[in-house]
Amino acid sequence: MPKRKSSTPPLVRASSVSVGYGSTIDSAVCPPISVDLPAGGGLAIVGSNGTGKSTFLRAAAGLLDLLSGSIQVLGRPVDERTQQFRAQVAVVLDEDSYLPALTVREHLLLTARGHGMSEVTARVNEAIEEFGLTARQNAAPTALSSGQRRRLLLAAAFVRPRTLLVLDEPEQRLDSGMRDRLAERLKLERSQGGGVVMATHDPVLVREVASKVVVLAEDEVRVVSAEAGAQAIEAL
Ligand SMILES: Nc1ncnc2c1ncn2[C@@H]1O[C@H](COP(=O)(O)OP(=O)(O)OP(=O)(O)O)[C@@H](O)[C@H]1O
Repeated sequence: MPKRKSSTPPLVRASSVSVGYGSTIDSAVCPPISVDLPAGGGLAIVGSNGTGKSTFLRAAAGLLDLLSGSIQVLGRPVDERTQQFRAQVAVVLDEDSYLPALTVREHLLLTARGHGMSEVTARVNEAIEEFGLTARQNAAPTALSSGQRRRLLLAAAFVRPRTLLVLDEPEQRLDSGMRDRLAERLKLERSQGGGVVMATHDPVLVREVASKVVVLAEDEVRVVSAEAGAQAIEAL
């Protein structure tokens, strides 16, 4: 009997995905999106303001129902209620989400422990250092600058387990030094086999981190190379 070919599913597979905020397909904010991302790949979603980048990411993170089509992560439909999905996918959206009563350090410890990580203190120390939060590690999030809060949310994604990072405009509010370090960190993530899906307006981040780019516009969706995607941002 011929051997059946075993095929590993892509890390992310979006098939004719329509997203929007109504209940019918007429409320889709952009044309349907189809794209695959292999393990260790970097997918950037780019386009003008309001073209649907964040909406697609919300759907990919399981926070918004699809109007049609499907999104799978490692061969399973996105479902953020499952423990497996939450363990695999670390999400940083374009909004501040923190517990005001916990300091920076406490947040990171809680996140790492909550996800069952070992050696949490060392891991948290490393993230605090990497994201330049050493001097503010005992401050409450409300006492941080907006860029420092962004650093905290990003650091929290790196102290927990993940196979896929979903990031909405991770460059936002970061100074240029931190943007460079973030690009390096995301490159490292990919080289270690982790996938990255990010919406961004930063052509440098696209060139450094993306292996593939979805360019969203009102009337068309294109899947292009990192260089073509970076140029698409520059042409907006
Ligand atoms: N909660 C919501 N309810 C209804 N419509 C929304 C909601 N959030 C966004 N929209 C609309 O959906 C469309 C896509 O918005 P989205 O936030 O996905 O754009 P974006 O590409 O991420 O934009 P930006 O570059 O400004 O971040 C926009 O027309 C926006 O006004």
